[in-house]
Order: sequence, then C-alpha cells, then structure tokens
Amino acid sequence: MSQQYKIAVLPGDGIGPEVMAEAMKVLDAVESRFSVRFERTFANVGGIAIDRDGKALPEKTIAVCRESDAILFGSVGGPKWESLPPDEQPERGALLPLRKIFGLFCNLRPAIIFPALTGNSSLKTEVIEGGFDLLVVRELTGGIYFSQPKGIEGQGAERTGFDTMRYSEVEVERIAHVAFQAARKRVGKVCSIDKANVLSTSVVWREVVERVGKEYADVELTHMYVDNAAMQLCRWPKQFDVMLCGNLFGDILSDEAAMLTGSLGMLPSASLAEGSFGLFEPSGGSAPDIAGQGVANPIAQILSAGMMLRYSLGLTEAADAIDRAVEAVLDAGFRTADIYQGLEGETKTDTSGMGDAIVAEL
Ligand SMILES: NC(=O)c1ccc[n+]([C@@H]2O[C@H](COP(=O)([O-])OP(=O)(O)OC[C@H]3O[C@@H](n4cnc5c(N)ncnc54)[C@H](O)[C@@H]3O)[C@@H](O)[C@H]2O)c1
Ligand SMILES: CC(C)[C@H](C(=O)O)[C@@H](O)C(=O)O
Ligand SMILES: [Mg+2]
Repeated sequence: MSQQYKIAVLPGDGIGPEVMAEAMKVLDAVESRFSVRFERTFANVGGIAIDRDGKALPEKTIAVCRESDAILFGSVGGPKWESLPPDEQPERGALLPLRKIFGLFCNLRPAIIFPALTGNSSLKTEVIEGGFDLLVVRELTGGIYFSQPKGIEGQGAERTGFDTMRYSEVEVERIAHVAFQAARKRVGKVCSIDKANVLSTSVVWREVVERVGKEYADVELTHMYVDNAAMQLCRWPKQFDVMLCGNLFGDILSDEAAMLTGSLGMLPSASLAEGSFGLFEPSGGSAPDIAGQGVANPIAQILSAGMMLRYSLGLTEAADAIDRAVEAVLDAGFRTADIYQGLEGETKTDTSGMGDAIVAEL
C-alpha cells in the first residue's frame, strides 16, 4: 500500500488558483512515479473566503489545516478588498493569523540562480558567472509584524499610525539555531542582518546571535547592517550563504534576492513550525496585474510544493526530482513571459504549458 499524506490546499486569490492548478498536476505526477498518495482538501482563504464565507480565514479552513500534515498556500489579496478595514483584509486577516496560529516562526527562502537563467538576472554577467545560491532565513512570527501596541489613533493632522517592534531573546535564539544548522549543511557561513546602530531590537538580536554562534564553531558568523546588505546583494551576492533576518528585513531582502534570480515568480518558500508541520507558498503575491490571463510563472508554486515534500513529508527523493525537472525544463528553453527574453532556443509558454512541461519531465 502506498504511503498517504494529508495536504490542505489553499489557492487564495489572483494568480494563486492558476499556479496552484499546476502544482496539483505535479503532485499527481509524483503520486504515480513514487507510489505515494496526497489526500488533498481544498479550502477558501483570503479575498475569496471574504466573498464566500464572510471572513478571510474561516474556522473550517483552520480545521482543514489542523487535520493536515502540511499546508500548500497560493497567495492572497488584491484591489477588490483594499477598502476593507486593515485587520479584515486578506493579508492581515488570513496569512498573518495562519502563521501565528500554527507557530510558523521559521521562513526559508532559497534564492538560487538556475544556469539557464543567468541572462535574466538584473545583475551584470561578471557578477553572475558561476551562479549563486543563498538562503534567506527569516523570523516569521515576531518583530514589527506582530508586536503590540499598533494601530491608528487621533484625528486630522494629528492622526497617527504606529507600530511597535519587539524581539525577545527566545525568539532570536530559536531562529538563530535554524540558520546555523542550515549553514552547516551548506557552505558554512551565516551573515546576520540587523540595524544595531539604530534599533534596540537589533542590539538584542546581535548579542543573542553572537552567543548562539559560539555553539557552532564550525560556522563563520558575520553581522551586516540591513542597508548595506541591500546594496551588497546587488553588488556581489556570492558573498552570502545564509542570511539571517528578522521579519521585516527578511521580507524586503527576499524579494530583492528573488529578482537577482530572474523573477519573483521563481522564488518558493517554506514557513516551518517546531517539528515537521509547515506552510509552503511562493514568496511573491497574487500579482493582480497579470491575474486571469494564464501567463503567471507557476515555478515558485511548484518549487514550494517540492519544499513541502522535503521539509514536512520527508519525501526527499521526490523533492529532488521536482527540482531537477524544473531545471531541465528551463535548460530546454521553456519560458513564461516574466523570464522570456526572445533569445534563440527559448520557447515562450503560458502557465499551464510550463506546468505540463515540468510534468512531462517528471
Ligand atoms: N503570500 C502572499 O499571499 C502575498 C505575498 C506578497 C504580496 N501579497 C499581496 O498580493 C497583492 C499584490 O502585491 P504586489 O503587487 O505588491 O506583489 P506581487 O508579488 O503580487 O507582484 C509583484 C510583481 O511581480 C510579478 N509576479 C509575482 N508573481 C509572479 C509570477 N508567479 N509570475 C510572473 N510574475 C509574477 C507581478 O506580476 C508584479 O508585477 C497585494 O494584495 C499583496 O498584499 C500576498
Ligand atoms: C502579504 C504579506 C503579509 C507577506 C509578508 O509581508 O510577510 C508577503 O509580503 C510575504 O513576503 O510573504
Ligand atoms: Mg513579501
């Protein structure tokens, strides 16, 4: 009998359902090749859940997630819901609560340049030569995203929006351990990103990371201010192996790192709790500017499904096969619009064409 896994599938809004359909085809292919079964339960999340169930994160969606081994998430949000009160909008009403409810404190965002796409990078050829492979380890349930108090108060010219940024030692410690352990399996370098020249949270962050680093004598630890890090990523990304970041800095730097690889549509992510449970989603959003046209790049969603197999389900061989299939399809010249340059050997394809090519390769 084949091994069975339960997956909560939350396509969400915009391009979410379009790219999720391709990830489903890939999971079908994995089922037949590796003799496993993915029992998938679809549930509403984000704007579509507001429209159908009256709130961005319905109880029944939370229940489906609780009963599953992992969550595969598309993306949420869009102009249709922007006029709602902030806490009811898809992002703050669904995605952030999901991260908190399931304790998904650790966000892994690997930015790897595929050899076939070196010409797509926004970087100069000499900078890209030989490719690069870096991992952003982002703290996901603390910092300015979640600290209280926050809100908007007052009237007229005195009306003020405010957020608070707090990081406790335990929060920094547990994400630092993840970064050092990841570095051990990679090149062995952690660069911790902060703003310790200005922010008190960063003073605590740097001290704790330094202390945790003493337990990993085999890993090289450096510290860098976030503004310099943003510049260094464009200048010479190869200097980085693991970039350890707080919630806000990791959000910003991971989008930057994505673009160095060619497109935001290429960058997957894993959001992990203690243990094996996780939520897997593209790093980018619902892309309202291209939604409904069938042209979105499904690779970030497909690679996110691969990360789910690797991190939550322990299906390393199948996860490797997905990564290899994506690489082979790019080598063969298949390109969605976001990575198409009109060069010789390139074949322009749409969302489902890219999914089909990856399935055929699998
Ligand atoms: N995890 C999430 O659900 C998530 C993440 C980020 C943004 N959002 C939300 O998405 C909405 C749109 O935000 P935004 O426009 O700032 O960011 P976005 O990431 O949706 O889009 C930024 C740009 O990248 C392009 N892009 C993104 N994914 C792509 C793909 N797979 N293929 C091709 N091109 C792709 C878009 O077309 C757009 O030009 C907002 O409501 C935002 O809050 C959601
Ligand atoms: C949509 C938004 C809340 C989210 C974040 O800021 O974490 C997104 O940008 C991401 O990177 O996953
Ligand atoms: Mg982001």
